[in-house]
Amino acid sequence: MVSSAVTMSAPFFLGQVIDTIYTSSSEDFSASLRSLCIMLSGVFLCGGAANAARVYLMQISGERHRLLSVHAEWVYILNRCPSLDFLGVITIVTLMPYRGTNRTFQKYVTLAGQQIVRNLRVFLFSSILRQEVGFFDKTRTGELINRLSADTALIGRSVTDNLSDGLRAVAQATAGVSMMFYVSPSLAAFVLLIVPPMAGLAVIYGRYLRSISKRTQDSLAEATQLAEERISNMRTVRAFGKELTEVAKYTEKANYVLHLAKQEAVLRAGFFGATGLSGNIIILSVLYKGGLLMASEHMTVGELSSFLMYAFWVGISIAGMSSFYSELMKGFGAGARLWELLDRKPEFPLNEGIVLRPEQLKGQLEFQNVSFAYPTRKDAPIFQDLSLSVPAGSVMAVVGPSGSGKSTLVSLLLRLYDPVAGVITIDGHDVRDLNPYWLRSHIGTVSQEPVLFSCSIAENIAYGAPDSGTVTVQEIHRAAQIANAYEFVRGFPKGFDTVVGEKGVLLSGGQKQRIAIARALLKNPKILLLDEATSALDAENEFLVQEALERLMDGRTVLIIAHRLSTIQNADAVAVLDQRRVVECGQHAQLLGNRQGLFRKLMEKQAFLQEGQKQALR
Ligand SMILES: Nc1ncnc2c1ncn2[C@@H]1O[C@H](COP(=O)(O)OP(=O)(O)OP(=O)(O)O)[C@@H](O)[C@H]1O
Repeated sequence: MVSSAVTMSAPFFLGQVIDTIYTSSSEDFSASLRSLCIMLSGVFLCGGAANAARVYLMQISGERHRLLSVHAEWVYILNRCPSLDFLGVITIVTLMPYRGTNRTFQKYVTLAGQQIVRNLRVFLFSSILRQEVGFFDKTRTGELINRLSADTALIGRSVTDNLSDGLRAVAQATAGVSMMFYVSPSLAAFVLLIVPPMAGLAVIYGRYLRSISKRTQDSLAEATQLAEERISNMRTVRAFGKELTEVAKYTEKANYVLHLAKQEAVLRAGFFGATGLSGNIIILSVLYKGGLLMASEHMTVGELSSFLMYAFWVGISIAGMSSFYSELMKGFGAGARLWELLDRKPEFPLNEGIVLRPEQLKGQLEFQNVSFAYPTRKDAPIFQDLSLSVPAGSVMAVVGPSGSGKSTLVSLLLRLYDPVAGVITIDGHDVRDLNPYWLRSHIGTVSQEPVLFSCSIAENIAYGAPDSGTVTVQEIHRAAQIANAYEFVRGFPKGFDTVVGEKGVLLSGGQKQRIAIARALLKNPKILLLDEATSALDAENEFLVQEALERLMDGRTVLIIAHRLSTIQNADAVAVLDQRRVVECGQHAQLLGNRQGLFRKLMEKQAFLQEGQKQALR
């Protein structure tokens, strides 16, 4: 406000200087001129300082200004802002159009500039991580990454420098128009005839720009999605020799973004051309009409000069407002999807609202008449009326043809999805009534292809502990020893500090499995869900993994998707999945005795069946 006030006072004083030059007598001329110029220099100095402060404060609103007064309409928002500063309020006021589309946005605009971007990123990331697993089946990683980086950056641009420049332009235009009316009301009214058509043009322009910006961000997200998927699976791309095909696909996406950028350029060119032209028309009409007023002695030369300078400033401010408006519309466009994501409520909660955390857990698992279909394929049921009981402390091996739903059982127990009908209970409690954090803290998993994070081996093992920050080195080493991982880790030059690469690519399959077993050991869960590796490990590795698994299973309720005969033989019971339910369940020998049973047929087919076993079957 100070900066704009100074800028806008300049034409008035300069007009005074001109009138002084024209009208003063020679004695007092130089004295008046000197005092006017000194005063003007002081005013300009204040303006310069205010301008610098404006840019700095809008970027980093480190200073907290006490709010002096506020319009009643904002009271609701103000109550929700934990810490409120002057710039925060300006930001909220300017961004009020967002309000209609998204109420939660109010929370995020309490701080100016870069802090809004930081808040948006953090809230968006947290909202993404809260979503149910079914959401990630539908949404691709690349798109989410794009929302998190590109969309937030665009919104950031529209609310930082742009906001500050825009506010100044609005203040200057308002002050300029007021001063034009002060200097010459009739000339000002004449000039302002141009406003209604310009406002109409701006509305149409804003609408188109917003839609283009939304489409641009969507197609950018598609391009990022493609790039992310191909880069993270580079080995497959290389193995199939598809580098050029992938580049061509990416080029196609990038071309569409370029096409939209061209559309935007045409739109912007038209709008800015029109605003520039109308600015010049204003100046021309001021000269024409002002000249006539001067000739009829209704205006002095100083007044006309002041008016002309105000007209210039208003022209410049309108140009500034147009670009502010452009950026704001782009921000709205980019924001459309982002607000959706921020506001999305997960289908079932991550933690809040469910408080049941039983003190004692025995580990009795029960599926009662469970029916289930994945949310993305609702018409393809995986289970129908499936029932299965796993007594506490026992080992249940699950076998069945590929695609029969063995891994799905594990997902349901972890409550990654909810059954469509029926209930799953743990110690008699419906899993939907148990606090999800509590539930997952008592379940350990080791999957066929365990995923490790791209950090050190020690950090990957510590990830299993409820509070990975407090795990001691001894605990990590001990878990690694039980998991038969200690020796090979010590063999690496950097030992437990060895970084395993993205998804653990720098380790072999057997090594990854053993690290995952150590990670599960640190969690010390009551219930274990294991998916045995189907890929053949060499004899040495297989023995080590098997031994580690047996140690891990000791004293826990285990549901194991079994592929090895030894696992099946050692389990307390075997459940055979087929046709969307459990078709056989019992001890290994008992199931083998049923010559018509699916289990026996499966066993006969297994390539790993030992010769001795075949004889026993005969
Ligand atoms: N996230 C998902 N969304 C939709 N369908 C899925 C999803 N995951 C698995 N399916 C489908 O569910 C069915 C059961 O899959 P599941 O992975 O549970 O089988 P499985 O018995 O473990 O198979 P395998 O022995 O080959 O690993 C399959 O037809 C599969 O295509």
